[in-house]
Amino acid sequence: MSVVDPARETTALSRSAPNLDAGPRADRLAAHAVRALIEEAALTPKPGLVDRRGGGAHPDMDLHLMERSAEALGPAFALMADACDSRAPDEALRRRLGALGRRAEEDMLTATGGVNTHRGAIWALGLLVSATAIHPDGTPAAEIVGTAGRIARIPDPAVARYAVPTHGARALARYGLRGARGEAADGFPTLVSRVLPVLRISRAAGLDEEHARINALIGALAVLDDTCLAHRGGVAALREVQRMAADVLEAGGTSTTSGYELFTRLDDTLRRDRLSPGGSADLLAGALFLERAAGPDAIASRAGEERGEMDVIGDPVRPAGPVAARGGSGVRARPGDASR
Ligand SMILES: CC(C)(COP(=O)(O)OP(=O)(O)OC[C@H]1O[C@@H](n2cnc3c(N)ncnc32)[C@H](O)[C@@H]1O)[C@@H](O)C(=O)NCCC(=O)NCCS
Ligand SMILES: Nc1ncnc2c1ncn2[C@@H]1O[C@H](COP(=O)(O)OP(=O)(O)OP(=O)(O)O)[C@@H](O)[C@H]1O
Repeated sequence: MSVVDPARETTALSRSAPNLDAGPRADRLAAHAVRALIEEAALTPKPGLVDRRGGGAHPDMDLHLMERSAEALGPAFALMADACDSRAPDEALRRRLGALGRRAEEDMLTATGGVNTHRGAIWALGLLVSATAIHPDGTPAAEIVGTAGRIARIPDPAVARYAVPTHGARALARYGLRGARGEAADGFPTLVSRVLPVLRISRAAGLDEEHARINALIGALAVLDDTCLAHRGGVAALREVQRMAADVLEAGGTSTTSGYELFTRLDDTLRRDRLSPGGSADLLAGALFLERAAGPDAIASRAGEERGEMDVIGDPVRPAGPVAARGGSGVRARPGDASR
């Protein structure tokens, strides 16, 4: 039995480009999710990831492809939000979201000619869009991630039928890493306790938005058991990358001279070894989505500061290196980076 309502699907698919500030709530949430994905992809420089400089550790990707992929996901996100509108999470809803998630993966593969640009992002953003739609506007982010976790913990009966050995399944079997499923099932602890606090602390310290976002990405990298990294480099590479990211934060983040040097080393290592921290990128996009969709007042949790994340940023206000050396939109990479 199909869990997708064809009438609603046709309506959503024929929608014009969603508007961020007007129109049905499902469309607005979808538009915020797409925008968060595009902003994450465009943020530069990011270690190992697709950014304005190129594909990073992904020779088959570039920014244009990421943008096309993100745009292609809008209709599926809107359908997820429609499906969740003020509903309590139950097995029927989980099954429908699973079908929409797989359908989004197909839309992504069609848009990219078969490249996995956003599989993990569909999972994270799909759950966050869905959970946001369940609650009224202004619901605190902590409650939204809790609901997202509840949805993620409901087994999808259809999954076994579609099961193929994914990178995540192998990382679980080989190394016991719970990956994207674990992060979601636990209510996105890395997003709530690392990414959002590092964003907030960096901004409060006077950093521009690009520095704040790159610091937040590094904050996730330092702790996340990212199966994207483990699948390419094994658990030793994952731990080494986490350590290098923690060193960047301990040096005051990417806006200090020593922090930027350590960041450059991390960036070089990830490119050289073809390692990509895709899970951290997904969580940064998830945080950008929540900030917009839930609204700044709803990001009320100060859990990060209470747990001492303030310390890991150290003294992030000293402008240094090319990351800090510009105003306007987007962080410019070091001259010559594009050809590396
Ligand atoms: C759960 C998913 C991600 C598959 O899990 P699995 O671990 O097998 O995935 P796979 O290794 O192929 O991809 C994982 C991706 O998640 C990201 N990721 C990796 N580790 C982590 C982590 N610790 N935390 C967050 N994200 C992570 C990376 O981008 C990585 O590429 C998902 O694709 C899925 O089950 N889709 C089915 C459709 C569905 O149920 N959707 C729900 C509606 S939103
Ligand atoms: N800016 C980004 N650059 C690269 N990956 C990103 C970016 N943002 C998010 N991601 C996430 O990283 C994941 C890339 O996954 P992964 O590297 O495992 O791809 P793959 O092509 O399946 O792997 P492989 O090429 O090793 O077989 C995507 O699913 C996506 O969710």
